[in-house]
Amino acid sequence: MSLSIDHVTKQFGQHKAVNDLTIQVPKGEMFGMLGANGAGKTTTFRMMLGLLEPSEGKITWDQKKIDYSRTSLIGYLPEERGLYPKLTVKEQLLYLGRLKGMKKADILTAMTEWLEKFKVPEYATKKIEELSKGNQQKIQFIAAVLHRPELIILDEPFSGLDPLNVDILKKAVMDLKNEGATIVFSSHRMEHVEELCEHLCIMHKGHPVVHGKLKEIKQDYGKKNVLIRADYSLDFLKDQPGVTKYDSLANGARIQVEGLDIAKRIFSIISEKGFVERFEVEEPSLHDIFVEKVGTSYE
Ligand SMILES: Nc1ncnc2c1ncn2[C@@H]1O[C@H](COP(=O)(O)OP(=O)(O)OP(=O)(O)O)[C@@H](O)[C@H]1O
Repeated sequence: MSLSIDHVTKQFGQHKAVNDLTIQVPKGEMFGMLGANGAGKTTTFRMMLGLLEPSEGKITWDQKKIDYSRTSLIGYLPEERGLYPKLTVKEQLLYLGRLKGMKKADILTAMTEWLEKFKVPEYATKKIEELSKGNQQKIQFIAAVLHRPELIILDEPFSGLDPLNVDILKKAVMDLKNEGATIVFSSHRMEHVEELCEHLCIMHKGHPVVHGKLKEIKQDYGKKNVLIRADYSLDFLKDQPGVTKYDSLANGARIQVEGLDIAKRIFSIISEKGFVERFEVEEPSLHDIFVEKVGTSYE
């Protein structure tokens, strides 16, 4: 079972906000949608939610058209947060929980659990307008997942949160995944996706420039980063064949090479020159991949 986006395009007038997007979100996995402002992430989410009709292509869950009347299926954290400022957290969650068909007692139990998890049990009786923006976001997140949906769509869940709250929310999202939920979230931050997701898609101007399993994307990319520490100048590495990037560091360098064979050759060259304190081959970061893909094919 999976969420499947099949050759989906969304056109607003002459502009294609989403352009031939095909992605698979396997059930029970966490999927990251990366992309700059205007890349088409929110438009994709709105189509997943049935709020917008695709101009072309189709979206299915478990190979069937999504049944939006089934309120237990989807939970959504919208990008534009929308809570009622005058309501207390409890009143707000009771209202939204009931819309999802939940019983009062179940809403209150879930609310208490979540507020404790977020280390803010005293918020139940506070008005939304009394909470900081970041704390309102936590309440909106609770509202999105209160009914334990199978598919959770989170638009920029980590934006505007301080590092401590980012960690609390990351843990909550991981817990939901471990309990079986399928989660799709968007972010501008590569490191959030690298940390949390097995599958991802990088959108650029409505089109997926990278899509698939994080591990495979990195393997297919081929290039490696190498961190070198040595007490002599490594500047000569700049001109070595197969070295695609060179950054000088305080007592060493970080280079990018075309593949592992080049890294091995570099190691033998520098170890002949003197003592190598550290030589570490690293996978390329998503950031490296994004910069190259978007830089070369789309600009
Ligand atoms: N209702 C609409 N009518 C016209 N254009 C739209 C509409 N909704 C979105 N767009 C355009 O589609 C493009 C994609 O927007 P979208 O909100 O999906 O991007 P995004 O990746 O979510 O960006 P952000 O990270 O800034 O939220 C943008 O150029 C936007 O201006």
